[in-house]
Amino acid sequence: MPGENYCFACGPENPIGLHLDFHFEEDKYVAEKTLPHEYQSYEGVVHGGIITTMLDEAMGGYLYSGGERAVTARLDVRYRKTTPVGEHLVITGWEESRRGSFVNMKATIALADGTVTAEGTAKMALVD
Ligand SMILES: CCCCCCCCCCCCCC(=O)SCCNC(=O)CCNC(=O)[C@H](O)C(C)(C)COP(=O)(O)OP(=O)(O)OC[C@H]1O[C@@H](n2cnc3c(N)ncnc32)[C@H](O)[C@@H]1OP(=O)(O)O
Repeated sequence: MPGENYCFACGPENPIGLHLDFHFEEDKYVAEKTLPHEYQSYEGVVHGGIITTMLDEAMGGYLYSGGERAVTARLDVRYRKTTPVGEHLVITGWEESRRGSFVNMKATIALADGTVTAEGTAKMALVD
């Protein structure tokens, strides 16, 4: 059974995964990615489900990389502008607050000039 290296969003061993490669920049969890046309919906536009996947990963992976295992309990996405394929994207996740076993997270996807195309807000549930 494949392990976490098969994570669809970040697993380096998943042959059909997104291979997002995050790192911490101070208290932010950041990855940069240019998606090819295989990930589009309308011509030139990244599929909304893929956008949601990247936001989810930025938030859940933030906690996982900090040594906490969490599942997504709730996720809201605001698609502010279309996100283009073939362009450099910056995906960023961070923690806003926590209460008990729930952590409130935020994430964004931005173009190279800083324009935010999508925002995610999630409640992540800490699990053993
Ligand atoms: C190379 C390295 C690779 C690394 C790979 C890994 C990277 C990581 C990638 C990560 C990224 C990807 C991540 C993924 O893809 S994770 C996969 C997607 N997510 C899931 O599968 C989660 C499935 N759900 C659950 O497991 C449970 O429902 C959880 C654990 C969430 C709660 O189950 P639990 O048994 O604890 O609770 P309950 O359901 O009995 O409810 C009890 C009470 O708790 C409160 N409450 C519960 N839910 C919510 C809510 N949503 N908002 C607000 N409140 C909530 C509420 O008061 C409720 O009471 P009531 O209101 O019902 O009376």
